[in-house]
Amino acid sequence: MAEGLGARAAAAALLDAVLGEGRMLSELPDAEGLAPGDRARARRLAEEVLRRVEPVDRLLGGLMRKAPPLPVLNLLRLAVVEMALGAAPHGAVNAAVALVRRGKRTQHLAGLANAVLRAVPANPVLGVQKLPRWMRQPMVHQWGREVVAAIEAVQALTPPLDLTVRPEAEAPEGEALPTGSLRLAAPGQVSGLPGYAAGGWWVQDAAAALAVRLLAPQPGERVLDLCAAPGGKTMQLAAAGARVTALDISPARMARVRENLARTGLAAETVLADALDWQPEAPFDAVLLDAPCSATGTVRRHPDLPFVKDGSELPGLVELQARLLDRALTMLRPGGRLVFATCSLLSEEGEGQVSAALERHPGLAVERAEVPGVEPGWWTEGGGLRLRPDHWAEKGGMDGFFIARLRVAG
Ligand SMILES: C[S@@+](CC[C@H](N)C(=O)[O-])C[C@H]1O[C@@H](n2cnc3c(N)ncnc32)[C@H](O)[C@@H]1O
Repeated sequence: MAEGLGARAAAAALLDAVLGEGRMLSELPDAEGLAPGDRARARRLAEEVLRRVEPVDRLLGGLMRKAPPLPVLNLLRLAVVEMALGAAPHGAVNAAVALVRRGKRTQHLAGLANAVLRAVPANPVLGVQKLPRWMRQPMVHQWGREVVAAIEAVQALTPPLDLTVRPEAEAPEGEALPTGSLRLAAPGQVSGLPGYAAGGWWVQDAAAALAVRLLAPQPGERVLDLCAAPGGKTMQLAAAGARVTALDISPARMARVRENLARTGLAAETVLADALDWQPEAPFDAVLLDAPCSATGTVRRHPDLPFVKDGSELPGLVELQARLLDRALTMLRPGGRLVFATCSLLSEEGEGQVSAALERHPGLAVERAEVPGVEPGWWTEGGGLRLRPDHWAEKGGMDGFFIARLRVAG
């Protein structure tokens, strides 16, 4: 196959599955027969297109009378995005036209693809893609249009890679963030980075890393990580010297917790169970509840999400979060603390959950604590941490999260 065609064909197939069948990239297998580098490139290319579908379609719409079938449209989108990211136009155009010509059902459109792509300016400037209405409207209500536009601007960019690094561990060169994470702008293959095999660091967004920093685990404390997989926060807790029980309902995801613990040489007891049924033998000093949620805070890393989800799961998730929170409180010793976290930008999965829990549980209190590097403006009036993608926008932003530390009566 000609240079780069394999990765591009695989990227277009991923786009067909996300945009045509509503499947998440994480559930899709890699194309067979591709070298690992090409597989990674295919995913990267598909993600770059998903960050820009709306502005690319606006540009292409001005060059065609009607949209071609999805497989052709996705190859056109791919070529435009490659050009916008600085690829040589002839390479991107020739590859797209060759792939259109290769498909039995699309070959008759090769001439059209060629004509349209040659009309695209060499370095097309693409605008910013808006979030879907179900995410956007509540965010506009909460923070206003300017903030939402700033969030969308960050989500249009390729996110940097953040690592949590253990003290003294071998790690790649990067920017030390004020909260302690290490940020890499253009990391390449993660398993090829210095120190990967030694296991002194793991990939974890800077915002995600703050949940455990707010919990502030102490050596020897018994801590329950109630929704643990794939284990980023379990590893932070274990690295701090806590005695950790990591629980999750998903066998496949729990296997990843075990793999992560094995690579990093960290220890935690793992429990495969439904948190709503499980009974601990003894109460814990602290519980971390990183609850399942809409994941609306992770769009910059999962740009497929706005195309696959429609918000219909939200009421069920909000109800599950409240039940998990109530259950988690029963697993604490008197005076124990619970950190509630969701990677959501929707207040009903964050601020709203905590205020409802305070009403249901007299004696429960929100506790603010000193967390190095956290800016004063990130704390809410209610005492939680509201983290948004536009925070540290100049450094590449961060995932959206809500995190609050709660204390039960002693
Ligand atoms: C946001 S993810 C957790 C991420 C994890 N804390 C980390 O930092 O790597 C939510 C997890 O909750 C788990 N989960 C969902 N419902 C659950 C339940 N009823 N009991 C236990 N785990 C559950 C999911 O399998 C998923 O792994």
